Amino acid sequence: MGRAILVVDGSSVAQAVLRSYLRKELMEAEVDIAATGEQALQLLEARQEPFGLITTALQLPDMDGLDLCLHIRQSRRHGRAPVVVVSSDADERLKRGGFQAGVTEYFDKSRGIEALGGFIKEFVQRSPGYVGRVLYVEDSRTASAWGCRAMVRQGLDVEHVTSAEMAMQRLNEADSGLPDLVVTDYFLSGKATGEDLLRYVRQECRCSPQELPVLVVTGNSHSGRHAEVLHRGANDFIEKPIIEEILIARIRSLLMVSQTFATMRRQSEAMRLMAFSDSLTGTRNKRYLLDFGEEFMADRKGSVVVLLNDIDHFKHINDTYGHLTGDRILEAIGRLLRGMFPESEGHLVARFGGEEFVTLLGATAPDEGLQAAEKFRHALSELHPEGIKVTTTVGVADTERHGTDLARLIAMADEALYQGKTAGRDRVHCALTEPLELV
Ligand SMILES: Nc1nc2c(ncn2[C@@H]2O[C@H](COP(=O)(O)OP(=O)(O)OP(=O)(O)O)[C@@H](O)[C@H]2O)c(=O)[nH]1
Repeated sequence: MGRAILVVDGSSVAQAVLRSYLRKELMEAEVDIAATGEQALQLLEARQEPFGLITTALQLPDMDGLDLCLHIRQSRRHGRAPVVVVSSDADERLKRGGFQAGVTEYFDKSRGIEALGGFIKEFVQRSPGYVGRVLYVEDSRTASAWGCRAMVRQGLDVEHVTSAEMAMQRLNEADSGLPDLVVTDYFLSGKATGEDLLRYVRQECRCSPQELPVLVVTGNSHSGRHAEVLHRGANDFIEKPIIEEILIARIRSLLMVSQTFATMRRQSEAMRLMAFSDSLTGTRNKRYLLDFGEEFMADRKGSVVVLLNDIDHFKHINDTYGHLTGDRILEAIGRLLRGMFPESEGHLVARFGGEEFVTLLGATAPDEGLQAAEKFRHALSELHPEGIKVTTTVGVADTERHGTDLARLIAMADEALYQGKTAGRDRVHCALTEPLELV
């Protein structure tokens, strides 16, 4: 969902309160305010990126909020934006009319403008199942026209197919990504049925009910078979004739399931990345290198060259310019290494200790590795991070001459580094060809 919010309200007080509340609470969100329906339509027309949320008062100076909602639903760019109607008189009639107009949610204005701000904040942060991609499998022309209309009216992104085979094919297209939800008729006229589709989703695609929920549409004459539908892997079912509001409520609750699952997966991936990266330099950390370095080397075709570099006289730099400046220098060196030896090109850079980095150069011959080390040493000596001349000494070992044990390779590069330091620093030193006897 986009982060931009459009607030449509004729009251200048409400506009001012909401603007300041949202600026404070949702700093990264872009908030547009329109005083009239006409202004709102102009803003919609002018904006290329879809809004993440639109709120409108029910009574606008020039337009009814529900009419505005109908206009929004017809918009190609903004037709899927959740629309919240703010009103103090949301009676049943209004709720019914609103549903038909594609209103996503109501907010009772009598709760106050600050409470509305809180509602918007929650809405934007939680994205509670109001938007999403639905793969809709229905072979009946009349039923599917009705179903598509009902879902599109609520701002859902609907992909309609007429057979289970087509749905399977669609799920197989890696480029299109998975939908957030499948809504399928159980009894389809093709060779494959809803039951086959369920088996495909759960067994072939290995999608759990959290990852890809399936809502099955059954005929009312099959009420004895609902347990079977659930056993086959459906999250829920709905009987024909379908009541639109129930369909939408079920869809929303299942979208919440898949979207919460996707959020959790994103968060755990972010945490995994954090656990393996060095926050100061943006490189991998020592733990990652030790856990995955061997695997990294085994995956590379050809030899791997190990560079171990240590900044020269870094204590002196810290003592002279301060620890914070030292940190920024480390950051700049991390950036330089990542830029020169990117993971996308098959290399791995890790901060190994305080001012030490290990770089694994994938598919690199020993002489190329030495050249790369020299290039890096030279680049750093020219970099002048924070306006300070910084040099480094690099120890080099490689799998071709020094074996494939990572700990041993690092120890050999370390020995070479030590020799480079003793020989005067700011140089590249290659490990001995004879392996060291490690104690
Ligand atoms: N600013 C900063 N300094 C660090 C960090 N980690 C380690 N250091 C400093 O790095 C310095 C390393 O000093 P030494 O091991 O004596 O080595 P050196 O002064 O670089 O001298 P040589 O390696 O022999 O050229 C110490 O002063 C540490 O405090 C860090 O994250 N930030």
